Amino acid sequence: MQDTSIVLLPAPGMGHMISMVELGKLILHHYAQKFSITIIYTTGSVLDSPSITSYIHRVSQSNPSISFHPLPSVSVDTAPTRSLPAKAFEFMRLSLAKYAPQALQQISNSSNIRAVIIDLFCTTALPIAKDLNLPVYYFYSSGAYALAAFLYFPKIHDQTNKSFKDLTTTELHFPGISSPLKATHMPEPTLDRDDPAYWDMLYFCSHLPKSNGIIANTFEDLEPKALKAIADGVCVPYSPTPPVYCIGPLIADAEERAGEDGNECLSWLDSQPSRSVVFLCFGSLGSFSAAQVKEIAHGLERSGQRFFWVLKKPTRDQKTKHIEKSTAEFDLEGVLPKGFMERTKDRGMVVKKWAPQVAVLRKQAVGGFVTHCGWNSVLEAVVAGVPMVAWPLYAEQHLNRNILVNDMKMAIDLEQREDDGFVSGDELERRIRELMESEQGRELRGKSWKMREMALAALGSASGSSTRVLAKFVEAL
Ligand SMILES: O=c1ccn([C@@H]2O[C@H](COP(=O)(O)OP(=O)(O)O[C@H]3O[C@H](CO)[C@@H](O)[C@H](O)[C@H]3O)[C@@H](O)[C@H]2O)c(=O)[nH]1
Repeated sequence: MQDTSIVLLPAPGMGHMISMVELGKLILHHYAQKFSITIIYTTGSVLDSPSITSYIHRVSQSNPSISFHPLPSVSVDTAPTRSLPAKAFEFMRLSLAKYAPQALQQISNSSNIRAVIIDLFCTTALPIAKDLNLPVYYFYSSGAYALAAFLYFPKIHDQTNKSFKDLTTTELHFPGISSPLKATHMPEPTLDRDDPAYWDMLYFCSHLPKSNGIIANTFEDLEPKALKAIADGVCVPYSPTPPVYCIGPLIADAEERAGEDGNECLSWLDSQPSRSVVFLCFGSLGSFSAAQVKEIAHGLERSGQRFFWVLKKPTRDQKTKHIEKSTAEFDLEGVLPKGFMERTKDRGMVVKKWAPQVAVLRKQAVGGFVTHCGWNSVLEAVVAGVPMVAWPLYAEQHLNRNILVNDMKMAIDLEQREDDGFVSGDELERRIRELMESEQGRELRGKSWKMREMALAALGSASGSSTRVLAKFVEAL
């Protein structure tokens, strides 16, 4: 008898791969008797991470029902002036157009493919899979609010012929989202119409409704307004809305992730009083200029609070929002203000590059989280019941900030300089004190704790909303 499989297609980059693997594991956790999982992935992208091979090896070892199918690399002859997203999107288009048809064909020779689940950035594969009569679903790795905004993006596109970067402080309104978003806070690939990446994003977003459904890493109680707007059909301007399946929160398995080594910081946290430490971490790429690093240090020092700070190598230029994919070594003392480490050694810890964030957030000692509002970080804080200070840097993080602060009321806002997002040490100090010491901080903590209970309930055996929705999805297959 032929095996029945679900094919997953993540975009390049560790984060995308990890989210897809977690989705595959979730399906297998409940339906291992029904399906096997095959993950098709591109190789040779600028976004590939060197640690992906060892990660895949570990996943294959511990999950024999998940198999990996790499596509051969393609060479992309893009103009040097193209933006990084434009290059990455061009690469995916060529790679998937050339190799996805034969990969799907090959898998279907030995297996009955029930569905192909693709990342938003792999939209090229949607018509390919449809041509083979395979149902196609999207896996959207951010939240329902961001999904509502992306579904609505083609409508906003039609309302103006200007680039968002030129609309400066114009506010964009999205159905289901109570606070508007400044045009310049839209995700980078959509800022400039002269950038081919803008048109790629428009193509991706206008194809979302052409799928058989969208799986989202969220849960019903977390984002009810956005989910209602999507279900009411007001976010999709020109066609019916496909079903949205909220199966989250999916939290990555820390042990399978590459490069995790944080025993020292976990023991340090164990020795700190309950809810006394503020944790600062800015995702897989978020790094700051040398000047911003010094301001953060001043703010932490003056706040008088205990802290645990994950610091990446400062960016070469002074733009605070700069993202550098750097794993290079650097001297911690050299980038911090003189004597900072010595003066704060009894109440602070700074580590370079990486810490086991999921485990850190779950430590009793952690009482607050200064975050770049990446969606995985948000969900990890929600599941740990930790309130946040929102410091968005790039991608859809400004949108996540608006929602965290205004709708979910689980985070405190931080004032950023208009042109480059710079945050002064005084401002950081004030917000950290608010989070850790004030009545408002206590209220946020209470709200976060309630949301944690709802998150755990959503994942509960048969009756949890996300478990039920997953069953509905499997039924639809
Ligand atoms: O020192 C670190 C830094 C990060 N992480 C983990 O890395 C992941 C980071 O994910 P996320 O918070 O989503 O941030 P990004 O890596 O920046 O994620 C990209 O993808 C997300 C999901 O689509 C988007 O929401 C973000 O805006 C986008 O930047 C999380 O699981 C963290 O636990 C660690 O464990 N230790």
